[in-house]
Amino acid sequence: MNTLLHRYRVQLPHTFKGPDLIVLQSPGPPAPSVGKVPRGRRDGLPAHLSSLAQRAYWALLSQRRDQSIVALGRSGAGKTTCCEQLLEHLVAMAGGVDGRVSVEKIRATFTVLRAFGSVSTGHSYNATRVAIVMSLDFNAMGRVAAAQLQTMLLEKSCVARQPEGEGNFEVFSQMLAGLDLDLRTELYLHQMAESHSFGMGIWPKPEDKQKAAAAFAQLRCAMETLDISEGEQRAIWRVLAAIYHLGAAGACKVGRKQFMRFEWANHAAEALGCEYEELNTATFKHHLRQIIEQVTSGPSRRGLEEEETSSGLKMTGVECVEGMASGLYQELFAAVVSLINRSFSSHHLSMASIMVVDSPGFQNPRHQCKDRAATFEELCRNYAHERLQLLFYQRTFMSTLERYRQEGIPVPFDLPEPSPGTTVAVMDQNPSQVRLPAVGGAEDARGLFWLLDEEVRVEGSSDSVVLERLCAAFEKKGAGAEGTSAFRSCEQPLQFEIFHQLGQDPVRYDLTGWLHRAKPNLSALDAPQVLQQSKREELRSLFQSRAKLPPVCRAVAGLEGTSQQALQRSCAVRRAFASSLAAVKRKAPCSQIKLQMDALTSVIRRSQLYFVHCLAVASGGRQGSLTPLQPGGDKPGTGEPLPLDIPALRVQLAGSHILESLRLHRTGYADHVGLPQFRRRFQVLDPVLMKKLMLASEGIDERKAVEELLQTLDLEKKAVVIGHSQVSKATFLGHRVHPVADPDEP
Ligand SMILES: Nc1ncnc2c1ncn2[C@@H]1O[C@H](COP(=O)(O)OP(=O)(O)OP(=O)(O)O)[C@@H](O)[C@H]1O
Repeated sequence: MNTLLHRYRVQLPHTFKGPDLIVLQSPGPPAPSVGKVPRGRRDGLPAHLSSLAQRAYWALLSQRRDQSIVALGRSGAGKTTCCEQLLEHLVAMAGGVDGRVSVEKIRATFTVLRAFGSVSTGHSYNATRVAIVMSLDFNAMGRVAAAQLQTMLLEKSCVARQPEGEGNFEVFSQMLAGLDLDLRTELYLHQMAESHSFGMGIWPKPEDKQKAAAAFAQLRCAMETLDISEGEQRAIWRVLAAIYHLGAAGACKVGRKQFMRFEWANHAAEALGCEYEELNTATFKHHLRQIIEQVTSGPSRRGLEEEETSSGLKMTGVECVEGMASGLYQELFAAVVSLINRSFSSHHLSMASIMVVDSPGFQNPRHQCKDRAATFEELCRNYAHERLQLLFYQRTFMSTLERYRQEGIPVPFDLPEPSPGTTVAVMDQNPSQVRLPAVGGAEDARGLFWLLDEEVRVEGSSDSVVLERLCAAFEKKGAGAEGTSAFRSCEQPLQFEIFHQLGQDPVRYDLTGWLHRAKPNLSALDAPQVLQQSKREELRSLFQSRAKLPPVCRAVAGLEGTSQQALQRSCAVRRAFASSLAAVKRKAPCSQIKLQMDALTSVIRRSQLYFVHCLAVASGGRQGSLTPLQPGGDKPGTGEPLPLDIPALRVQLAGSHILESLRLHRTGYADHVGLPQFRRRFQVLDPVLMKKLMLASEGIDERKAVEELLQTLDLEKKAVVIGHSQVSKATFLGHRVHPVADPDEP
């Protein structure tokens, strides 16, 4: 197994030219190369990633078509690192126009993203809590003219509530540790609160605080690299400070909904540039705003508002404060993304883009040997991962086999079973676009997200009703029952299991309180207004641009940009949200998770896709641990190799159809080119045929011409097959007819 893994790491990119790539996380930090340096490692980038980046780049130049690289894998497997390395390599390789996009700026972007979009957990110092699409736009000369960052699925709830063993977004501890004295005084941060409901400002060890302060200095440098001015940075610290003060203010748990510590709430209002009363109303008194809106709006809107009011009134004071804090953070995150995009934008024309996608990794408490059930947030992350796996399945198997069928090319390969679609359906199946027959026979099988959004509007409904409906729709009853099932209820009350990763990695979830979580939080919805109407000019100018965006797209950041490529991507996002306007209008938070994933996939769907499967190879321990592992994967200080977790590797390989995709790649014909293009490109090798074709008075029979050409070229029959409209070639024998100059070719 060891040899096999080694082979995969180094040799795959050279021998295997399929659309996908396996990256194994080495048990130590990215290891320095040992012995012979494979091509692509001169700049420190692993050879397989360098090869992938070059392939995508050459395909973009030769086909003038968008390319996308999607990283898949468990949390902590190295996806973000891999995406950053790919982007840096692409920019270094192609070069930028006018310095709008540079390697330093890409690095700075990831420093900012790690601070604002990741949290520290038991297994990683930088567990991603947001999905990103980073696009590089190339001009006709193949240089990077501009870049754009789009983000979705920000887990804004992390601001106020963190599961046991997880921290808040890194930026809070960095700012609280590293802010200079003047700013600290100006923002009322010179004295820390004695108790804090969001768990901010706590460093277990003194050295943790020092590290956070050093990280803050790095963050400020990164912001400068991205042309974020001093004034804009101050505005950002203001909002973060306001969120801190809200956590210190807390809310009364009994009686009237109000802040518990008035003076901290006052500090929050001061930092945000609004009156205390304004903040109090936006946080707790939504009904006042709604009454005004109802009076001024027409009757059609009134019904909707009444529905919102009824659910909003049921919110507790604590939920109101949490909602305001997370709403502010979402807006702040979007503002930071716009500032990054401003730094990358340019007026140069671009021809096509390479998009790199990173999303929170697949997570199962069992991976960390924990016996707890997984949370709603973990379900959302796993859902996002399954959706990308489904995209991989559709592109790798379904589209390829369909192409062979249409072309009449015989390939002995059956569609692998099961499909990740079975698991995805348990979460997002919408009865209006039913894909799977309901296992229990129910006609209108709704996935979990839709059920939660539906039941939250039913008076007196509960979590158990949601579970019952889910069981009725998706649970396979009895051993001989028909239908596929990716779901089962557990013996423990309100718990169920979803068979993720093609059934290889089942995750047990605890549904307790999920219905409550599905309620739209009206305080969060009011947060943008507080920022846009601030008395402070620097805050208003930072957040005013978001006011122009349609509210349906609030959860997605990075929709600005005026270049054609940027507009196309933003249109794809808007279209995805428009496809289910009803859910968006009802402010249904759970179905919006699905819509955000729809938006992400629609941005990349039309491009040529490459998937990077990152595999976590060692079990236990914290990845990126500050006690570094030895190069080559040794146990720190012992010299012994770190044990590979073979069962975990098997699960990851079997759960992602990697081996099947290799098999299809080898049995099938991975490269193909249209008959006319093939004839035009290679007819020069057969002068007799070329002369005949030039003299032909009538239309050319392309198929006949290609058959003649192939006979002259004397290609081995097995290597090349003529379909109805294409010549397809098997990769392993196909070098001789490769139509595109390939950087990997010797
Ligand atoms: N090839 C590698 N070999 C060894 N360590 C690595 C490798 N790639 C990444 N790491 C380390 O593993 C840690 C986790 O990496 P990273 O944040 O990229 O994982 P991830 O898959 O994006 O996780 P998540 O999905 O939770 O965000 C980092 O500290 C990184 O330095």
